[in-house]
Amino acid sequence: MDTPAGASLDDQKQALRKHYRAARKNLPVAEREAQMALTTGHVRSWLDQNAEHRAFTAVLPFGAEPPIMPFLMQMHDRRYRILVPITEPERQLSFVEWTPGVAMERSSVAPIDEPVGPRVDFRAMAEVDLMLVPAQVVDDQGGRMGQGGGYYDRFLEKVRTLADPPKPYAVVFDHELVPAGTFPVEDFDQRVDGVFTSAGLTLFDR
Ligand SMILES: Nc1nc2c(c(=O)[nH]1)N(C=O)[C@@H](CNc1ccc(C(=O)N[C@@H](CCC(=O)O)C(=O)O)cc1)CN2
Ligand SMILES: Nc1ncnc2c1ncn2[C@@H]1O[C@H](COP(=O)(O)OP(=O)(O)OP(=O)(O)O)[C@@H](O)[C@H]1O
Repeated sequence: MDTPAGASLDDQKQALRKHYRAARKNLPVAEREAQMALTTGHVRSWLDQNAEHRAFTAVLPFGAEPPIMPFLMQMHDRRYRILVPITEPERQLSFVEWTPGVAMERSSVAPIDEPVGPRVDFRAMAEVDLMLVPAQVVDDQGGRMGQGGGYYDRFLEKVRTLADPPKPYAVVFDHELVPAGTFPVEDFDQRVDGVFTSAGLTLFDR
């Protein structure tokens, strides 16, 4: 993608976010759903083979984000515990358990609705098998660009202080796994250890 020479990193990232957001919107809904049926099949296999706690984190998709609600419903029926993020002041995240039909409430800090319920912080990740992390785009060294809040960067930094932290794996559409160098990765950007696409799980050596 072309970015103007001399643009600041923030400007470059904003232009790239715009580009990838538009690309998502241009993917027909049937294509988004077809990719995610395959992609979440790989997530389900991974969890069924590796989950000790039968618990994972995910996001409730908005806009053109990967449509994973059917997967979340299925995993809930299969008695997995599913934690989803709550946006807190100062770009911090807490997590709350999601169940189908749980009451939703507008976040105090972001224009999104989030489940109501008891909140836990990063320490609760000690009892989670996998963190499914949202991303707009991921590179083949685990570099990740999100929506720009820095929420997951701050959160993952803290999770990594735990004794035996669960791994963060991104879930993206196929065209969103790109070569390193496609977008800037800064020091504070937390890398993911793998990414699920319709082709399966790609792991990054780190
Ligand atoms: N589904 C989901 N939940 C998530 C995240 C995410 O990336 N995806 N986040 C990851 O860190 C945190 C929230 N991040 C947010 C980032 C931007 C906006 C926001 O201002 N959105 C605008 C425009 C976005 C759009 O609709 O396309 C808006 O809603 O008006 C809200 C929340 C926690 N929850
Ligand atoms: N660990 C951190 N501590 C303090 N500030 C941070 C930290 N990580 C990121 N930031 C700040 O957050 C801002 C947004 O970061 P970035 O553009 O990488 O977000 P993102 O990873 O795309 O978003 P998200 O994690 O919410 O999906 C940056 O301006 C950065 O300075």
